Amino acid sequence: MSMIESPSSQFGEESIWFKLSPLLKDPTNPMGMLMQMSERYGPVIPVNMARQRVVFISEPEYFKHVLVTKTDNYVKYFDGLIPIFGKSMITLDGALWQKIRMPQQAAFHPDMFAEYIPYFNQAIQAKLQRWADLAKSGEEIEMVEQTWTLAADMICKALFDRDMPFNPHFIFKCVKTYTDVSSHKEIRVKKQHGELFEVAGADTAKAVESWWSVPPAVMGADPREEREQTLLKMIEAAAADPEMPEFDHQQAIDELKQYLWAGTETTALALAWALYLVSKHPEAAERIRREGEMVCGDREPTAHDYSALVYTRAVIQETMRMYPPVWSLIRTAAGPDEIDGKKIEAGDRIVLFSYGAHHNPRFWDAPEEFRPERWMGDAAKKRVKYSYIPFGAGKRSCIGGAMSQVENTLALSVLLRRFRPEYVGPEPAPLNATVTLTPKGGLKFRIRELS
Ligand code: HEM
Repeated sequence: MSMIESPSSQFGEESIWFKLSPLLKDPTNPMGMLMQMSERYGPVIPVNMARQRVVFISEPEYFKHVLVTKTDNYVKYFDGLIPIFGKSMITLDGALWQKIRMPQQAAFHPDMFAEYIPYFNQAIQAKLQRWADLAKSGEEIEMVEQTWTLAADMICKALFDRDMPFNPHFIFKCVKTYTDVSSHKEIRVKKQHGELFEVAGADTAKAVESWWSVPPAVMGADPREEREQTLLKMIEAAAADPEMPEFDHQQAIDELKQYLWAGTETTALALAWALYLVSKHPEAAERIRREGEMVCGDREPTAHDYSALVYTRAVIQETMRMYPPVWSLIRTAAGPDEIDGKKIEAGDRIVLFSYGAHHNPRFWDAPEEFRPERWMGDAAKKRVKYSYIPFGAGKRSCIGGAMSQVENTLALSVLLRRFRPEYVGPEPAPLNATVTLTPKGGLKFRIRELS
């Protein structure tokens, strides 16, 4: 379990996501007010919010400034989420971040994807079976829960060589309870198991305890195939390496926490939003089916097929433009700076409003329209740099971004070949801007089996 070591001044502070909640209240589109603000007041807006200076940035060239050019002046911000991530690499900075990331990097090299694809396929097959039952019963389901359990299964099988040694539906609900930090009254510190920890109410504390039980269960479970080259093996080797005292057992536990959140929540949202969009655009669903039939015929997709699923991949990319699972990136300024003539002071919270750039008509024709073709052929090359950052940018960009596109492209292709998931919720699906961009109340679907 992680001990909090952040400066005590941060204890009891409200997290930035909670502070932003007055700006995210519009029930039809919580992104609306931030969109209007950036249109009216420009690309860099300093605002004093409850004793905290927050700077909203919505211009791609300033994304580059913060994430690439002056990245060392803008440190990661994770207050309120430490129970979910521990002190894993996603939360760290500087030399320690580099040391922790290095031994894990190889697991995400594109050369590894061909090895992972059979395991992704196995997880997709399990989901197909589940959906066949759901199609028979005709019951209403919540799609993010469906795609979360699929993403968790894929990660456990491909990266950890495990079958999920936990109930993914229960753990999904636990994590949801906690990561909706915008509904937290206040993140405060409590003693649990004799150690200090950030908690936000009794139910969330319980949810966190269940969450903490997952990494040890994964480590302790029997391997499926005793594979040599898995991410879990790399993490265990780093933890056992006397040359790397920083990478101890607790670090290994926290790295697993990180993957089981960062690799599931985001991937699941992207796939669920893609299914929502294709349910509203049956012609896109048909085109995905035809492409899958042409590329794969009756066999399971391979790494080579993934490259050929051009339209299906474009649907995933377009989905992440319209519904970026991580709708903003947060940093804290370590020292003074100036952006667009505005002074930045040490301690300022910087909100890089990716959703704003993804929906800005200066960078996209008809940004509110679902047009996967933008991602095909030469069209994609004309994009303004840093106007599309679903995986962040610079050295702290997502380690699993490319892998998630493989997972979601294959899943979308295979699931749609057999089923017609029908969105049955309110139109348009209401948004909830938590740490991620989630559908408020979930995405209700019925699964129909194609004849
Ligand atoms: C659609 C899927 C995904 C999206 C949209 C996404 C998004 C992101 C973003 C925006 C960041 C950067 C955050 C920042 O700069 O503050 C990030 C970092 C990260 N992501 Fe992802 N991610 C996805 C899938 C995955 C997967 C599949 C994994 C691993 C299994 C993963 C693991 C990580 C890790 C470990 C980091 C931290 C990297 C570092 O700081 O060095 N993500 N992700």
